[in-house]
Amino acid sequence: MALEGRTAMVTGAAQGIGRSISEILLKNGAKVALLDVAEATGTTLKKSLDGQYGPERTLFIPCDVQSQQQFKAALQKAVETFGHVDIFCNNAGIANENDWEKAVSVNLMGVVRGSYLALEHMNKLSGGQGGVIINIASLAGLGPFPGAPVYTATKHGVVGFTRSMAATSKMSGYGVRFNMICPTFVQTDIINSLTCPAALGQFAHLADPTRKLMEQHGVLDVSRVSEGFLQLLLDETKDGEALVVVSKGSQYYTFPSL
Ligand SMILES: NC(=O)C1=CN([C@@H]2O[C@H](COP(=O)(O)OP(=O)(O)OC[C@H]3O[C@@H](n4cnc5c(N)ncnc54)[C@H](O)[C@@H]3O)[C@@H](O)[C@H]2O)C=CC1
Ligand SMILES: CCCCCC(=O)/C=C/C=C\C=C\C=C\[C@@H](O)[C@@H](O)CCCC(=O)O
Repeated sequence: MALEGRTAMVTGAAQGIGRSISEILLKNGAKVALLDVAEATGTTLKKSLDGQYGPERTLFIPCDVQSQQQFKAALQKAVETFGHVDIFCNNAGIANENDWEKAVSVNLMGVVRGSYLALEHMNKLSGGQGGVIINIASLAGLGPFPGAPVYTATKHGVVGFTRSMAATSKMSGYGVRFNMICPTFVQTDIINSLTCPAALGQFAHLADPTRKLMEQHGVLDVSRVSEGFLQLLLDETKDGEALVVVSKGSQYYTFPSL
């Protein structure tokens, strides 16, 4: 199978898009380290995956991506268990305009933290075997999302960081590729939160226009994102690219040249 012998680490793997990405990686032969702050949900998922793929194919590690100590220990445990990690997906994310500092801490700082930990492990200049890092941004990383300015800022940050890391890695000879996925609305808990005050905080009065944006864009099944993830992962020519996944299909985004 396409990913036989490969090992992946996925954050926010316990549910939603992260679970779907983890499952498509397993279906294609990879081993997967599942990281999530939701310990009970992650443990339940691990039991289910053990029944489908056997206990040796996955490892669940409770981990808050806001914690350098937890994240570093999780990667160390995955390497000790599987020998190496050559695919890293920074997927964990929240929508919370009330506690916007937490949104920055999880969505942007967590992605930087995971990318740097993965790079430290994969970097060919320091004994690593190389690899690929795929960050989950959003269509809100490419344009405005009214009612969620900080969420939008975090996703714009993920886009800029990922593109810059791809260029930095290529120029430095690290042997690590950086790419990203920019999905539109996907049927997961995060969009259910759109109707709750925390997600939009002081902009909760924009809940209706947000729902209208959702109707306009359509809501995808998680499988559309994980299929796009696999397409991007298997194309070794892609570096610094953003795969946009929307109702009408998926396509690589053309960034405006300055
Ligand atoms: N659902 C959607 O419409 C879209 C989602 N995205 C992004 O996709 C990613 C996944 O989100 P969904 O699956 O939709 O949401 P979700 O809420 O279903 O799943 C998010 C997962 O991340 C975990 N998580 C949250 N904070 C964490 C932390 N500090 N440390 C470790 N794990 C943590 C949660 O426990 C959960 O399992 C997020 O980055 C989100 O911004 C992007 C575009 C569209
Ligand atoms: C705050 C909750 C977010 C829920 C999860 C999420 O990330 C959903 C995003 C869905 C759609 C975002 C649409 C944004 C559209 C506009 O920014 C549009 O202008 C994008 C245009 C991109 C381009 O230049 O073609």
